[in-house]
Amino acid sequence: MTHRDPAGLDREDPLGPLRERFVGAGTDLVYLDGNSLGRPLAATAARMAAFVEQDWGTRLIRGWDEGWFDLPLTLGDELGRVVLGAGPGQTAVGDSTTVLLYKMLRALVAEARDRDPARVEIVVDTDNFPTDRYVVEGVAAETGAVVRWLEVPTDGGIEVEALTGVLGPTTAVVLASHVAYRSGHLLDLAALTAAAHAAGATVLADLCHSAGAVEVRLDAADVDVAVGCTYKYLNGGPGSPAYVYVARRLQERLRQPITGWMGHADPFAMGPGHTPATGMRRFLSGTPAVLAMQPLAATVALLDEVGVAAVREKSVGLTGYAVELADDLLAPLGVELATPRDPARRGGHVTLRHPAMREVVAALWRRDVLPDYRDPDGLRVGLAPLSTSYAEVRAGLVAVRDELVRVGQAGEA
Ligand SMILES: Cc1ncc(COP(=O)(O)O)c(C=O)c1O
Ligand SMILES: Nc1c(O)cccc1C(=O)C[C@H](N)C(=O)O
Repeated sequence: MTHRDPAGLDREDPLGPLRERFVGAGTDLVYLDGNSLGRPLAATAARMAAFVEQDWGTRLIRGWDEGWFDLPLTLGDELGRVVLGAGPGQTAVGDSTTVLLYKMLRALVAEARDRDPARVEIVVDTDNFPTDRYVVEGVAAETGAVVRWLEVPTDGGIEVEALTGVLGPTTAVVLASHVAYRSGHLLDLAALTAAAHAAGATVLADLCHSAGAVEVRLDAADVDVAVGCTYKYLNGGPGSPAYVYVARRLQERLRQPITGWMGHADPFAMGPGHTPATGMRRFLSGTPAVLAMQPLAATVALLDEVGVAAVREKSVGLTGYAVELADDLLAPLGVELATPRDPARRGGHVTLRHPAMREVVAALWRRDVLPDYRDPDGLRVGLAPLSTSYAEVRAGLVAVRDELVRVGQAGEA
């Protein structure tokens, strides 16, 4: 089957005009790495300048009382409402994903042990993102918890049936990524949570590769705790702060280990001893990164305008088109799809396997075509629904084909 014309798809795309709102989207550069670092919104540049000139420049220290102090919680609520399917008072912005994974894993391990000292196992899959696996190992070493590895293939993800086999009376916490960073496999978060709860365990979900590309319904899925970054589909910029969701029913039971003054019930009393604040504030630690939250605020406002359902629809359209192009242009060259074909089971990126992909990606970067490479042999096509066009996807995959042919010819010569 030959692939569809991207011009028609772009014309019919209701989100197509949004592309113009991103810095640099008008150039010929082909950007297929929005699942690693999203493009900046032009509105972000204006917002940052206005923040420096007005908020910071004129309000100075008064800014803390005029909104900055509460920004992790107010922006968290907006992010929760617009992107995460979370009711108010359950989301906070701050720290990095790694730090939040550490804080929340420590809190959940302690909570499980408080309920039942036999619950000592942290379940995590062998193909979870490195920082997740490393934090699990670190927390286990610190607390005496035991790591229970769930084997998953590099071109797959967690299947809830397989998970059920490792859950039991000793399980404390299950850590799982909603969308697998390598394969793009989309987890059924509600089913995973139901299985974990049935076994008496809690769930810590990593939303880095899902928020802003797929619909996340944390309240409806009954998730306990979730964390995620904001520099991918949420266009927060390099190193932008992460976020944490804690289901209201659990908040007062959880104690996180970085007991800084910003999580205190009354930080400016500056008194002796740490009394945790009530609600989400107790999960904060130090001074919030107010400046670095501005780009995220701009994207959340845009997502509120368009709605995450439309974003997911475009994401399915883009990933479906990437699969169609791969079948047409790349399968004849031996490329295999590592991402599920069923759109209901895949997130916002598509991974294509071939032994030459490392070399192909290096060559593509030299010609301003930017996907990324992940071992063992995967080229990841990251498709940002707000800023990627169908024409860009086609240009990218045509370039992949050309480089594969060139590498093949060089190999024969
Ligand atoms: C699933 C997942 N978790 C965590 C991270 C990284 O966390 P941090 O922002 O703390 O480096 C990433 C990407 O870098 C990721 O893909
Ligand atoms: N956070 C990153 C960074 O600081 C440098 C390079 C890449 C990243 C990424 O986000 C990688 C990404 N999470 C991945 O899925 O591979």
